[in-house]
Amino acid sequence: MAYNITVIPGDGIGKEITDGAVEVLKAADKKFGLGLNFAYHDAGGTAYDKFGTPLPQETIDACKASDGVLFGAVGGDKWDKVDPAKRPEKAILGLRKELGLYANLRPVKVADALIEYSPLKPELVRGADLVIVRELIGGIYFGEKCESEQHNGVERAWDLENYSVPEVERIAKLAFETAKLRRGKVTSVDKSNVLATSRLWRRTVEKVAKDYPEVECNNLYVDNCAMQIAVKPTQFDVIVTGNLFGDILSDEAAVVGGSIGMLPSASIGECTSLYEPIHGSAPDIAGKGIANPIGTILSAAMLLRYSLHEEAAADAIEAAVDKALAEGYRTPDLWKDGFTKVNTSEMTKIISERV
Ligand SMILES: NC(=O)c1ccc[n+]([C@@H]2O[C@H](COP(=O)([O-])OP(=O)(O)OC[C@H]3O[C@@H](n4cnc5c(N)ncnc54)[C@H](O)[C@@H]3O)[C@@H](O)[C@H]2O)c1
Ligand SMILES: CC(C)[C@H](C(=O)O)[C@@H](O)C(=O)O
Ligand SMILES: [Mg+2]
Repeated sequence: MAYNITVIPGDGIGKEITDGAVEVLKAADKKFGLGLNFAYHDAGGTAYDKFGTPLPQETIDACKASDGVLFGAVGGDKWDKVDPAKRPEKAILGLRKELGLYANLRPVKVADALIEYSPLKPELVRGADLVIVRELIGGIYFGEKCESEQHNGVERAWDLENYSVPEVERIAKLAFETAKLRRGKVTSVDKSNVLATSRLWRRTVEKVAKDYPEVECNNLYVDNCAMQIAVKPTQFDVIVTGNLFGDILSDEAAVVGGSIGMLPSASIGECTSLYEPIHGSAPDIAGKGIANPIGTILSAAMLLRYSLHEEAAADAIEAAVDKALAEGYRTPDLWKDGFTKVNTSEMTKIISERV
C-alpha cells in the first residue's frame, strides 16, 4: 500500500514546521511500513512571487489527486499591499473551496505537562477537552464583497454574510456525529440576537438536534461563548459555529492549552482532506528556527488517522509528542525555568526518536 501526500509549506514558518512534520511522518513510516510518498507544491506569497498567483492550478490538481494534504501557513507583511484577490491568504481559502472542505475540526486538549502554561488557572483548565467544528466554506468569508465604493459621498466597503439551510445542516450533522463519539454534548454558537444568518443557523441546528436525542444541545451567543471559554473551558465538548466565529474562538481556545503553536486541525469535505495547524505564518519568528512544530506534527497525526486510517501510527506520533513534553522539552513559546529549551529541529528530532 502506498500513500501520496501533498505538502504545501507556504510562507513564514511554514517551511520549518512542515519539515518537522514530514520528518516525524517519515519516522512513523519507517516503524509502521506505511509507504508514504511526499510531493511538494507552492501556495501563498511564495507562489505569488514565483507565478503571480497565490494558488497555481497545478497545486489544486495535485491536492485533488493525493490521499491527504499537509499545509503549513501562508501570509506575511510583504504581501499586504498586493491586489486583495491575490493575497497569500487566498491560497488557503481557495483550496478550502476547491476541495469542498466544509468542516474544520480543531481539537483543544490540554496536555497534563502543559497545564501550568495556560494563561488560565490550573484548576480551570485541568480536564479541558473540546473540539471546535467550524464551518469553513460559507458565511462572510465567501459572500459578495466590495473593497471600496462611494455611497452618499463617502467611501465604504462591505462583506456579505449568508448561510443556506443545507450548508448549516451538513455542518450540524457532522457536529452531532462527532459528539456521539465523544461526551455527547453540542454547543451551537451564533449571534441570533442580532443577525438574520444566525437566526437561520440556530433554527436549523435545533431541527437537526431532533435527530440526535442522545446528544445534549445548547445555544450560546458568540460573545458569551468567548467569555465562557475563559471562565470554564471544561463545560464544552463540541462547539459548532460559522466560519468567522470559529476562526476567532479557535485562537482563544488554543491558548487555553498553553500556546497556539500546539493546535492541529483537520479540514474535511467532498474530496481530499487537508491538515494544518491553526496558527499562521508567524512572521515575527520566521527564519529563526524556533517555531513550535507540534501543531503541524499533530495535524500530520490527524492525516494518518482520518485520511489513511493508520490508527497505530497516529497514536504513536501523539504519544511521542506527550512523551517529549513530559520529559521537559520545550520550544521558546512554552519554555520556563527548569525545562530544556529546544529549537524547531531539535523538538522534531526528539519527537521522531520517540515515535
Ligand atoms: N492557515 C494559515 O495559513 C494562516 C492562519 C492564521 C494566520 N495566517 C496569516 O499569518 C500571518 C500572521 O498572522 P498573525 O500574526 O495574526 O497570526 P500567527 O498565528 O501567525 O501569529 C500569532 C502569534 O503567535 C505566534 N505563533 C504562531 N505560531 C507559532 C508557533 N508554531 N510557534 C511559536 N509561536 C507561534 C507568533 O509568533 C505570533 O506572535 C498573516 O498574514 C495571517 O493572514 C495564516
Ligand atoms: C489565513 C486565514 C484566511 C485563516 C482563516 O481566517 O480561516 C486563518 O486565520 C485560519 O484560522 O485558518
Ligand atoms: Mg485563524
